[in-house]
Amino acid sequence: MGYTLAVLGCGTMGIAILSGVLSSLEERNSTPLKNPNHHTGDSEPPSGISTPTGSQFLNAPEESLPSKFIATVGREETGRKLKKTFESLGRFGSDVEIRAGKGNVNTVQEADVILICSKPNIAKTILSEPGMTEAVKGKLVISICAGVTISQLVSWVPEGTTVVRAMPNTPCKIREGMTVVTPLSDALLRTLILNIFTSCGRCRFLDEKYFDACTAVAGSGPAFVALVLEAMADGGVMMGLPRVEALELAAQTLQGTGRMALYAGLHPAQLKDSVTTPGGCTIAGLLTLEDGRVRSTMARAIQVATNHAAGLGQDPKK
Ligand SMILES: NC(=O)C1=CN([C@@H]2O[C@H](COP(=O)(O)OP(=O)(O)OC[C@H]3O[C@@H](n4cnc5c(N)ncnc54)[C@H](OP(=O)(O)O)[C@@H]3O)[C@@H](O)[C@H]2O)C=CC1
Ligand SMILES: O=C(O)[C@@H]1CCC=N1
Repeated sequence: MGYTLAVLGCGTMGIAILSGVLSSLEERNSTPLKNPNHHTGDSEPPSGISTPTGSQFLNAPEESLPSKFIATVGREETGRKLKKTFESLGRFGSDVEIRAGKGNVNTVQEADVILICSKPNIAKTILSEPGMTEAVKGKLVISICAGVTISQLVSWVPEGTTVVRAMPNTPCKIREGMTVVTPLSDALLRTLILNIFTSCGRCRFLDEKYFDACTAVAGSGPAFVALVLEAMADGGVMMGLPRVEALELAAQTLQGTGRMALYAGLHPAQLKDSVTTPGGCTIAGLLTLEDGRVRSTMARAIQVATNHAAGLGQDPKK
């Protein structure tokens, strides 16, 4: 028996996470084998644990994912677009119920797990809607809102409600995401959360004190990497490569290098040195990058984004 997942504020990230979960369900439905893309970082679910056995999550199998999905948005027009988006995702996508306008409280009433994917400044508004306190009591709330702290979230929900923060990223959409979740002691809920986010890519637990840095590196990271990707392709185009091929070469090169770091366990310095023939073209290019202070610029961008993330969802008057 499954459970119901509510995605409140289902925009870019809500769609990305639901797409990952839905295509995982689609894959599991078509093959009995375990999903090979099912990464867990160092956070494998404890063996022998199935899923929560509390009143809300009866007898779900170990690999269980939600069986019912409800997504809310602000405007009717957004709702219509969202319906089309999910319909294009096949059988499971068509099962997502979309509610626009005033559907948050009803949705939470009907759900077991609530994923808050709204803009950071809307989270409090949603959790303060009339009737929300009663609807959310005792449930699991997962907020992906950058900068919104657990202590803020706890102050907006009634006692007995479990609150965690998660920081996913846009590649969740193709099940290559990276999600960091704040630790929680309940092993059954940990498993449930891992099941959701490992169906979208990698997932690991990290203390909240690291969340602003995680937001910068993994949450904002796709934008930073896309800038590098575009610049590499532009350079290729400048030197006569057709645009499509230049982009393919650059994207596959970034992916391949990332996978060597992840799966072959190679340090970036080893990866760099192994390409760099003495007197060759790579060192010539590298020195130009060093002259342009690309390394410190990227590191400073993470620093600035981290500091900025800390202020999101906070009262600007304070
Ligand atoms: N974008 C990213 O890469 C990442 C974002 N995040 C975090 O995820 C959150 C969402 O970001 P993102 O997906 O980019 O934002 P989007 O603007 O794409 O999505 C927000 C959604 O919330 C809806 N919404 C607005 N008001 C309400 C309401 N009162 N009730 C229900 N839904 C409402 C909007 O609908 P409508 O447009 O109709 O108002 C929209 O669909 C943010 O908190 C951000 O910090 C975290 C990691 C990565
Ligand atoms: O830019 C932002 O604030 C959000 C958080 C991480 C990615 N996008």
